[in-house]
This record gives sequence, C-alpha cells and structure tokens, in this order.
Amino acid sequence: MSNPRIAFVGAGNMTASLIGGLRAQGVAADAIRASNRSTEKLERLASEHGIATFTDNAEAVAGADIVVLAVKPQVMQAVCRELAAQLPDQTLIVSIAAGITCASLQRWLGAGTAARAIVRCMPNTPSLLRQGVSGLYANAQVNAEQRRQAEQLLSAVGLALWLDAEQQLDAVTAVSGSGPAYFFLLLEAMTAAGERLGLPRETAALLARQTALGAARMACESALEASELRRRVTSPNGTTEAAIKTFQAGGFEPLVQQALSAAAARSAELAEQLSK
Ligand SMILES: NC(=O)C1=CN([C@@H]2O[C@H](COP(=O)(O)OP(=O)(O)OC[C@H]3O[C@@H](n4cnc5c(N)ncnc54)[C@H](OP(=O)(O)O)[C@@H]3O)[C@@H](O)[C@H]2O)C=CC1
Ligand SMILES: O=C(O)[C@@H]1CCC=N1
Repeated sequence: MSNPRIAFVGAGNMTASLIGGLRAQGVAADAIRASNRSTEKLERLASEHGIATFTDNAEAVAGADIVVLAVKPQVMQAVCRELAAQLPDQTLIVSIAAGITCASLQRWLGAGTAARAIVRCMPNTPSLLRQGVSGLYANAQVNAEQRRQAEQLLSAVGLALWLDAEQQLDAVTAVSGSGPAYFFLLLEAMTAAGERLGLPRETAALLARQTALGAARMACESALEASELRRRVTSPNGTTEAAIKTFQAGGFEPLVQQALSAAAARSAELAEQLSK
C-alpha cells in the first residue's frame, strides 16, 4: 500500500500542522480525511487543503489505513470506545496524545479484537512551521511498512526519532514536547530584563528573539557541542562569564533537571490516571 488513506480524529493545532505538512509533501487531498466535534476548524481545513471533513468520527475513519488520534488525552477513552467497532484489525493507529499508553488504547479500542498495531508519538508545536521534532514508539504489532508510514507522517512536520521503550515517551515529553514553552519562558525573562536595563520593550524582545533563532541555528548547523559554542562566546573575565556564573550560583542546571523530572513524572502520572 503506497498511498495510505489517513483519517485524523480531532482537528486541532497538531492535526492542522500534520495535514499542512502532508499536503506540502504532495500527499493527495483525497487521501486525507478529518473529523472534529465542532465545525469551524473543519471548514478551515476543507477550504485550505480541499480534504473531506466530518463531524461524525466513525464516518471519517471508514476505509482508512491509518487513523491518527489527535484529541486531548481526557477525551481519548470516549473517542476510542466510540470507534472500536468501526476499525478493522489491520488499521494502523497513531496516537499523538500525551500520557495515553498503548495498553490503554488497546483496551479502549476493543479488548475482544486481535492486538492492534499502535504507534505512539510525542510531537511538539514547532510542527506548525515544519520545524518540529517527535519521538515515536511502535508496539510489536506494527509491521515494517506501517513503521515507514508513521515515520513519513511525522517527518512531514520535522524530525522523527524512534524509541526502543514506550516509557521513554515521558522523557521525550519533558524535553521536546513541553520544551518550546521553556524557551518561551526564557524569552519572556530576557525581554523583561532587557527592558529593566533601559531598552524599549520591543527592542529587548527583538534582540532576545533573534538571539534565540541565531543560537538555535548555530547549535543545529555546527559540528560543535553546545558547551563549546558557549565557551566561544565566553571571554575570560568578561560579560558572559558574569552572567553564566550568576545562573550557576542560582542553581540553573539542577533547576532544569528538577523541571524536566517534574514534566516526565506528570506524563507518567497522567498515563496512570487516564488508564482507568
Ligand atoms: N499542543 C502541544 O504542544 C502538543 C499536544 N500534543 C497532543 O496532541 C493532542 C491534540 O492536541 P492539540 O491539537 O494541541 O489540541 P486541540 O485542542 O487544538 O485539538 C483537539 C481537537 O479535538 C477535538 N475534539 C474534542 N472532542 C472530540 C471528539 N469527541 N471527537 C472529535 N473531535 C474532538 C476538539 O474539537 P473542539 O474544537 O470542538 O473542542 C479539538 O479541535 C493532545 O492529545 C495533546 O496531548 C502532543 C504534543 C504537543
Ligand atoms: O502540556 C502538555 O501536557 C502537552 C504535552 C506536551 C505539550 N503540551
């Protein structure tokens, strides 16, 4: 099956990014369908991409080779139970929901059926610009062709990295799923600090944003480690050293570790709570 039919259930931000990425890669509009509870987002997707849209999830998934579950974690159980009887055993299920395990999906999609082929992914919001990164985990039922299809789907919006263990998705969520928010927090703090140091707010914001973009591109495009790139900015006894020493005296690295551990723990806790 070289041109799989893909149905998206839930037509929010992540679905809009994925469909935009697939269409930009040349996937035909008639290979893509989407459903959503309300109509506004569906109308936008239909007019931007010419895809068929539905308010009935069962209608959207009929005949699909791949069903992408892209609703919030809290409504996933109800959506799966509603679709369980509609999905043939061989359908590839791709879930992008945070903290919903393959075991829960399998149970909700029909305990009586054969084990489902499920790929769990954790993308992030830069997918909107096709600059995302996703961690992917496939259960044992996913065959080589389905792995390739899932990778192609997530690669349409950025990098797609396979994981060996489902549990690693908690760490991926902590690093890259939630990660854009950490950089935005740093931008907010740097902008406020620049303003307090006497710059107009817009100038401080522009300096901070462009610096983030330049630093991210250097980190991505250089063969050097981040630590070496940092060392090259840091003149002995200069201004950068003064700032870095202040960050470190305030416990910057252990604080980052604590923050990411809290995100990973919350991801595991959500999985536990939502599995009931
Ligand atoms: N945002 C992020 O940074 C990331 C999010 N994720 C995961 O992606 C998933 C989607 O997130 P995101 O796109 O941001 O969320 P959104 O809230 O933008 O999209 C969810 C969509 O699901 C729709 N929906 C709700 N209930 C149903 C239903 N019963 N049937 C059909 N559609 C329904 C909503 O419709 P309506 O508008 O009518 O309520 C909404 O459009 C989540 O599970 C999240 O955990 C993963 C990685 C990163
Ligand atoms: O904050 C959250 O729970 C979701 C998962 C990753 C990004 N947003």
